[in-house]
Amino acid sequence: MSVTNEPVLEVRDGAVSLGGRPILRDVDLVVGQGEVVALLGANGSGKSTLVKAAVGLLPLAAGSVQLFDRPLHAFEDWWRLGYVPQRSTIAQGVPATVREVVAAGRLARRGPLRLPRSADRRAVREALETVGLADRANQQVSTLSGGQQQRVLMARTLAGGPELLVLDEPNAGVDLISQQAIADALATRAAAGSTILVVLHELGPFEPLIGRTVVLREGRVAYDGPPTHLAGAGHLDAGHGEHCEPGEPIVHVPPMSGLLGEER
Ligand SMILES: Nc1ncnc2c1ncn2[C@@H]1O[C@H](COP(=O)(O)OP(=O)(O)OP(=O)(O)O)[C@@H](O)[C@H]1O
Repeated sequence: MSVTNEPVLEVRDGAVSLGGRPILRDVDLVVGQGEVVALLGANGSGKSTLVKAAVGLLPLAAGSVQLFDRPLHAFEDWWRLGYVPQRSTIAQGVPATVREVVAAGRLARRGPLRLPRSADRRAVREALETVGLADRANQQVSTLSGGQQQRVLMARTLAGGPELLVLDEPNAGVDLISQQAIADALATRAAAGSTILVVLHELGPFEPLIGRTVVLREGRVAYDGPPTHLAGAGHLDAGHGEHCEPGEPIVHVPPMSGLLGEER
C-alpha cells in the first residue's frame, strides 16, 4: 500500500446543521491518497453526517469540501468515489439476483444505455469473489442474511472500481464471518492503492488495516492520529471537543469509552 500526501478528500472548517441544530462544527478532515482512515465516535457524534457531507449528500452550512482536488460543486467524476451508506436492506426492493445488484455498480462507469462488456462482467465477478459471495451470484438477494446483503452492497460499490471508498458502519448488525469478509475485501482494495474512509464503532477485524483514526465528539474532531495512541489513552484528557490539525495526533485524549461511547 503506498500512501501519498495527495489529498483525495478534504473537508475544511466544515459545519452542518440539521433541523436547525448545529451537528458539525469546524471540522477538518483530510484523507490522502492510499490512506485507510477510521472515523470513530459515540452514537450521535456526527460520523454519518460528516461522511454524507463529504460525498455531497448533505450541504455544508460553512466550510468546503474537495474531492480529488476539485471543489464539490465542480466534481464530476463520480465513478472515482464509492459510497456504502449505513446498513440498508436491499431485499425490500424489486426482486433481483446478487449479480444484478452488483452489476448496478458498473452503471456509473459504462452508462445506463450501453450493454455490459466483458470488462463489466469481469468486474462484477471479481467484486463478488472479493466479498466471498461468488457462489451466490444467481441467488435472490432477499434470501441472504443481513451480513451477506451488506457484502452485496459492498461488492456493488467495488464493482465500479472506485479510487476512494467511503463506508458508513459496514459492520453494524453484521455477523462475524461477514465482518471479516468485508475487512478482507477492504484489505484487498487498500493493497491495490484505494483510499478508504470507514465509519466504525470499534476497529474489530478492521484493525490491521487502519492507518489513522479520527474521533468525533459532539460534532467536532477530538482526536486525529494513529490508532495506537487511542488504545493506550484511557487516562488522558483532551478537554471537551478540542480541535486538532488533520493528521496530527492529540497527545491528550479522553478515555476510549468517553470518546466512543457505549458499544452496541
Ligand atoms: N435529518 C436529521 N434532522 C435532524 N437531526 C438529525 C438528522 N439526522 C441526524 N440528526 C442528528 O444529528 C446528530 C448526528 O447524527 P449522526 O447520524 O451523524 O451521528 P453518528 O455519529 O453517525 O451516530 P450513530 O453512530 O448512532 O450512527 C444526532 O444527534 C442525530 O440525532
